Amino acid sequence: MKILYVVLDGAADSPSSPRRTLEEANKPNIDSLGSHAVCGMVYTVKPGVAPQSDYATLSLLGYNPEEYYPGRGPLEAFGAGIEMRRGDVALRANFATVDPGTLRIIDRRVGRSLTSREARELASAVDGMELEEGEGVALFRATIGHRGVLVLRHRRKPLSDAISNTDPAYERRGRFSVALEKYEPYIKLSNPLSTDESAVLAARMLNEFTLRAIEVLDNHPVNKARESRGLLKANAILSRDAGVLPQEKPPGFQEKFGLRGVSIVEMVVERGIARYIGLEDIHVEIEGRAREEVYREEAARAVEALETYDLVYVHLKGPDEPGHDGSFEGKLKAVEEIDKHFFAPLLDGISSKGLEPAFVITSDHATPWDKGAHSADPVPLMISHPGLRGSVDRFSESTCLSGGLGTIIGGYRIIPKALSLLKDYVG
Ligand SMILES: O=C(O)[C@H](O)COP(=O)(O)O
Repeated sequence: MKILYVVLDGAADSPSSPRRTLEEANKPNIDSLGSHAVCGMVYTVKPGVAPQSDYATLSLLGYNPEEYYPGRGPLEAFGAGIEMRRGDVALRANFATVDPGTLRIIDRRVGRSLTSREARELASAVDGMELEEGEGVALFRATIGHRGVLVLRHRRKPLSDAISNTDPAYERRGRFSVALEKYEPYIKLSNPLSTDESAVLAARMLNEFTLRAIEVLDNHPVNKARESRGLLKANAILSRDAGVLPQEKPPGFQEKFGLRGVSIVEMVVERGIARYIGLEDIHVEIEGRAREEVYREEAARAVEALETYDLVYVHLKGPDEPGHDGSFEGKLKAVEEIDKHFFAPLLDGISSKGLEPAFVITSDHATPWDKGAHSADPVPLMISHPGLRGSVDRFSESTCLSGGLGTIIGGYRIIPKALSLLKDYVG
């Protein structure tokens, strides 16, 4: 059995959204998979949680985040190829625009206008910053656009990840951070979430880095040049989701499911997840390339991979960013582009090779465009294969809400469900 598992990042909206992307998008290729399919809804983590992509994706790949989540920081570090040491703390970071005097956040993504070249130059100005009078050090790596990874290291003492975020848009709740729809737009200094010296020290180092980085970045030539061109300055670094090296690695994907898996993903965090669970990773460069060109290459690589692997996991970022930016038209365009430039060539390629994989199609979370943030809403799920009886007229929330799969709680249940369904029904 071959499975093509495709995740449309943030594509779902909320029942209360005035317009819903999947309901309105012109997606004939995705919908054509409904001719032999079953569908339902899924809470990728659990009801009441507006998940971030990282632990939602870990769940979709069959790993219950309550058991296996190491924190977003380490997953971003794994994806960025940073060698963490025991005692380090890693965090997801954003370049942002702030008022240096008041720490008010003007834009927590620098208006999505930062090029990766600029980000790399700015990163090198704060990478290696000595903290705690030389006893500690900050390692910083720019990844994609406004995104980066911060690793805090102390020469003599272990650091704890029990520290709060300086990014106010995500609130730490136990091991997980949840997206907030509303928040005070000011950098929040980090607090230790335990009385251990390792947490107190880590929070102090994070705050020292955060405040000194503003001084360094605000006067950096890259920002002076950006300002002279009327662009926002990337003069601050917001951090969230601290984590430490997990005590042990999770069971490998092939060991867990008996399937040889490979991933084709676009963000560093998803590449980190692939490495964390032992999925092989096919890298398709996205930066500086037209979306259409990237989708067509991803489709070609997926078809090729189906000849070698049992499960090909494809994670397409497209709809999430316009969702965060409050653009219904942007989300609609993103889903239609994916249908036209990824699914159309994918289905052609599969048919020309005489392959008959099953499809699992879903989202990692809803990013309702009218909220501009992830929501706790369940997302639609469709499982399709020529041997399945049943049909789904449209991959959308309203259709899947009444689908035969019902509502699944926990994305980690999808692969076992698909395997059992396909084993029973596939002739
Ligand atoms: O785009 C990403 O990296 C995340 O999905 C959203 O993170 P952000 O809100 O910091 O952009």
